[in-house]
Amino acid sequence: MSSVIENIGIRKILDSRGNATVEIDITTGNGFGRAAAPSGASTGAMEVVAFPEEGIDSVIGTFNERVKGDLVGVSADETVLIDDILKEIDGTDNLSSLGGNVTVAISLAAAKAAASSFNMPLYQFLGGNLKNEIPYPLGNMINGGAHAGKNAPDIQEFLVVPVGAKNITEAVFANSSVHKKIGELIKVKDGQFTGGKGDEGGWAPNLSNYEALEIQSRACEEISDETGIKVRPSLDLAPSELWDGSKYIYGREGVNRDTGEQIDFVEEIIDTYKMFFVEDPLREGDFDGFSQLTKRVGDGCIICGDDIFVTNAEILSRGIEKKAANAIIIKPNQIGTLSGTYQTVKLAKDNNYIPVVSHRSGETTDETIAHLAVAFGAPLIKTGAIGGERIAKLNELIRIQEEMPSSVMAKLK
Ligand SMILES: O=C(O)[C@@H](CO)OP(=O)(O)O
Ligand SMILES: [Mg+2]
Repeated sequence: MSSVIENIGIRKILDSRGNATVEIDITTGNGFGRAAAPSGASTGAMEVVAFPEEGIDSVIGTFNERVKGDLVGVSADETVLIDDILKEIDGTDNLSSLGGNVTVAISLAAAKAAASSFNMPLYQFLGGNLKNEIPYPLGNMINGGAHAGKNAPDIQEFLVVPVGAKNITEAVFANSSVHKKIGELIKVKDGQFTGGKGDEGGWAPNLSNYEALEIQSRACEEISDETGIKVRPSLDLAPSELWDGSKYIYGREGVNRDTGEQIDFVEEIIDTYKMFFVEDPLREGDFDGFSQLTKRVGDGCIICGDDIFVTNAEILSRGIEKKAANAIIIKPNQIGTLSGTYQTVKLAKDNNYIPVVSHRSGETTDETIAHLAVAFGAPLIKTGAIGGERIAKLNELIRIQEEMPSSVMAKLK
């Protein structure tokens, strides 16, 4: 059984926004792995750079001379070594020479090729034989902010979690029922609604933040009653996109909020709508604002950092010190390697931060993050509710559940 890399190929493919991204194929003596990189629209400033300035075609052009030769002959299961080689070839702190999307796709494709060489699913190769917890899906219901058009809410993501689901099949179907119900409720509210959707498959309606919150909350209640599966509302505010340097500009609402007002606003929403999970309540960099909010509401609500931590262990350790949050979004392409991603997950778990494995708004049908969430023991995965590039991950979780007879849903706090 050889896991030694024999060949590596790169190609330019489409992402769900119609933009270019890369896909990597790795062949070993005995296996094959393929992985594609996603892209964000509301990216954190401290993320690694997705593609070099010269563009995606340039790195594809130089891939053979810069990367291939150094990796052929290395064992695909040597994740840390492979990532070190990539970082050395790149030579920058933010992977701007090769591009974090290129390095992450190589890193993940190598792990998949290794798993395949040992004839194992990726979650088992990375997580071990005893892993049997399936994450709950955070499904995206309404898109606003940078993921939708002008009249959509300022808040970027209105999400739900089917906390009462007994298995992943119940969970993903509960989420899709809420998605349908929200579509109906939006049509009742706005006869002109054309059924448009945003980048992540959530509806993109002409609604204010509060109108969207009301509809989200009502749909959760109705579907919980109809199915007997408790579904709870959640949010990603992504407010770095609203911050003008001194205040948050809620353009749709015509309201500005300073940091104190933003904290009060989020606290009020959490209390009123019994939010289960709130991501990025404040802009990136505002560790103090995060800790104030977490102190006030962190016992009853998951306060999760995305743009503020960018899957970076060093930045997360600052957050841990400041008690900024109690959860962290894990996006492999924010840090550019699988080993870097794992380092951050480990630090999070060691410090009681919940790791939430996440898609990007620009995705492909790559299903790898479903395996990562299981392997890392992440209790939540954020990967949309409908749409081909989103269901690729959800349907993969259904398959993982099926092949793991002892599987249980992860423990939520
Ligand atoms: O903010 C986010 O959490 C993500 C994914 O939902 O969006 P993007 O990929 O645009 O950063
Ligand atoms: Mg986010």
